Amino acid sequence: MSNKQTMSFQTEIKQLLHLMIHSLYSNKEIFLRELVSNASDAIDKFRFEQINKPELNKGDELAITISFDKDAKTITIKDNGIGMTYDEVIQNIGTIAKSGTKEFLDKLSGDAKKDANLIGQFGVGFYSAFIVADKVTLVTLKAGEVTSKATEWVSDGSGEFSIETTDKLDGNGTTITLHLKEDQDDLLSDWSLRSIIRKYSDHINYPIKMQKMPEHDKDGKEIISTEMETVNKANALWTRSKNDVTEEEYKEFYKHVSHDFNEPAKWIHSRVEGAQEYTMLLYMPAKAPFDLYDANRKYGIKLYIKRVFIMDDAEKLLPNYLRFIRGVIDSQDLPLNVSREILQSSKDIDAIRSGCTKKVLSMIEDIANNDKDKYSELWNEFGPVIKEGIIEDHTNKERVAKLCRFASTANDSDAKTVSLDDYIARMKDGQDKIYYITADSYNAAKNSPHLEIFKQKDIEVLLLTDRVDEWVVSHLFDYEKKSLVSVAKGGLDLGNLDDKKPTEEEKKEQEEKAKPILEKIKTALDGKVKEVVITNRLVDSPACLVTDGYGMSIHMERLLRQAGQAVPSSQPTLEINLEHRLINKLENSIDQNQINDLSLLIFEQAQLTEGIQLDDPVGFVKRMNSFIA
Ligand SMILES: Nc1ncnc2c1ncn2[C@@H]1O[C@H](COP(=O)(O)OP(=O)(O)OP(=O)(O)O)[C@@H](O)[C@H]1O
Repeated sequence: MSNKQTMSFQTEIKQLLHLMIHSLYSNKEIFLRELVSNASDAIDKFRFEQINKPELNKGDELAITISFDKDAKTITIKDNGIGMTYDEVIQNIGTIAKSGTKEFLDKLSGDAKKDANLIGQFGVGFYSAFIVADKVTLVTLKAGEVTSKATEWVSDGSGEFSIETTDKLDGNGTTITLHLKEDQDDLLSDWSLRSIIRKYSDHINYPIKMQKMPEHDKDGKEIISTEMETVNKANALWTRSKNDVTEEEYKEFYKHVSHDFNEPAKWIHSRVEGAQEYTMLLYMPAKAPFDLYDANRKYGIKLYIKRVFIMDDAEKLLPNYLRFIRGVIDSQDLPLNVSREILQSSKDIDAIRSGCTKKVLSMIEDIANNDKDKYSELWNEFGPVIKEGIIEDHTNKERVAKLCRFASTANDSDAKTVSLDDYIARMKDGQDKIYYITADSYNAAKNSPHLEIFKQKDIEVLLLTDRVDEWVVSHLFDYEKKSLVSVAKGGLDLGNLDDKKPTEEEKKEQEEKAKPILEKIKTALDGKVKEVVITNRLVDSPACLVTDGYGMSIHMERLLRQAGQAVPSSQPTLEINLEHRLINKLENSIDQNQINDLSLLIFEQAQLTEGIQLDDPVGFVKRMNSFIA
């Protein structure tokens, strides 16, 4: 009795397949790279499995075999790796488990070139077979299973697949047969397959075997050989000396380890000797993966021990803020039976992590110092993640701070290009602080009333608009002995920069004089503000809100609330500009209703410029209209 079942692809896969076939067509030969990459991963996993189950090792050479049949118009890719069970085939080859898939698909534009890039970031893997094939058969047997428990999966890529249990007599592993589309005959030759393998898969650790090319005898007759030969270099690329690896090989290896179609921005390849001996080959990608901020995203480095693959996504080998780095670490000293749990609390791993972190930071510094344009692009992709290092990595905090780039009032654009060193180099005579403002957007920051006095005095202010910035500045009190000061905090003191700074006596006098108006407003805003004080920071605006120097900033409070955290509601201080016409109007008014309305209006305006949602927007509009009328 046949146990054949027909199933439907997940909707997302149908969509993805359709788009992929169209947008990657001009790059069709990558199908082989993807399938060979999967085969190599499967052999890696099988070799790892043998560590604990030596009985799985039957002494066969671990290899990938590629063959073709001109008459049947097929190409076959065979590996003797880990294989898959029936359920695993359904899970791996019928669904996309990645979170964010839908959002990703929504981003696609229909423009083949742009989409090809995005699809590349997403990773197409197995499905790329359908770029060249109109039918794909996959037969697989999981290592350790009896030969009658193999699974056959067949699909034409249009939306359904069939799956059934079958026999596979040649042992564990996966055999994939591509039935090529009509116009793909050019792939059916020794020459073209060999050249694709050499181009994309030369670095694969395992031999990729093909039947020997036919030879010709002295009469020119073709002698077909049944012998196999290895067509790739077949050694672990990272174990080779740097001088023996070409730039192209490094780039192709990156695509294999990262599942990214784009070229890497830079890499470091280095052998470390000392207490821990290991080799690292780590890459800085050029583009952020689409799920960089997804909390469920798997990240990390491939860990090998003495060239045996141990695990993917070993997240302990680098700190979280370098989670976009891809590559391989191959240790000489760790025990082969190392597990994720052991990695958690291993001194040896700590040593490797700290060594690799330093090297990666040097690599990023190198780009920052020597290629400003490239760094600017990378900062746009990864900046908010790198900044987390200031919070996470106490040891390298200064180095990470040096790498940060911000928008600034010194430029007329939202480009994040100003470093703290640039800022310090431009500081005014007598300036000893680094001033910044945090806000939700560049425009909100740039136009904030808190900046008025700084604009007037031509003092540069850094405009911090990434969500993580509030946390960053709460961990970075100073840089190069200059303290970082928010211009939105209470008690702003411009120190030597304030040429019109009143003496203590003048200040007292001013405060005494302002007492009635301050009282008036305070009473009108009872319960809404902690205090009402005069300020010299405003030029064009009547008032602004500030929090205590050591308290949480208003922006931070809002971010925490947005993140669903309970934040004790603190009352801000309202700072007022005595020179402003609205304040003068208040001073002169004796109509209590008008005093109440105008005070509230000034308070609400200050809230709006902070990006705060008003309690009573309708009331605000009414008050506003009545004043305009
Ligand atoms: N030759 C194979 N042997 C064993 N398992 C395989 C093989 N090919 C694919 N798989 C399984 O199917 C899964 C999906 O493969 P696919 O190529 O679609 O994606 P991927 O390699 O995980 O990632 P990406 O989509 O980024 O390339 C793999 O993760 C693996 O578990």
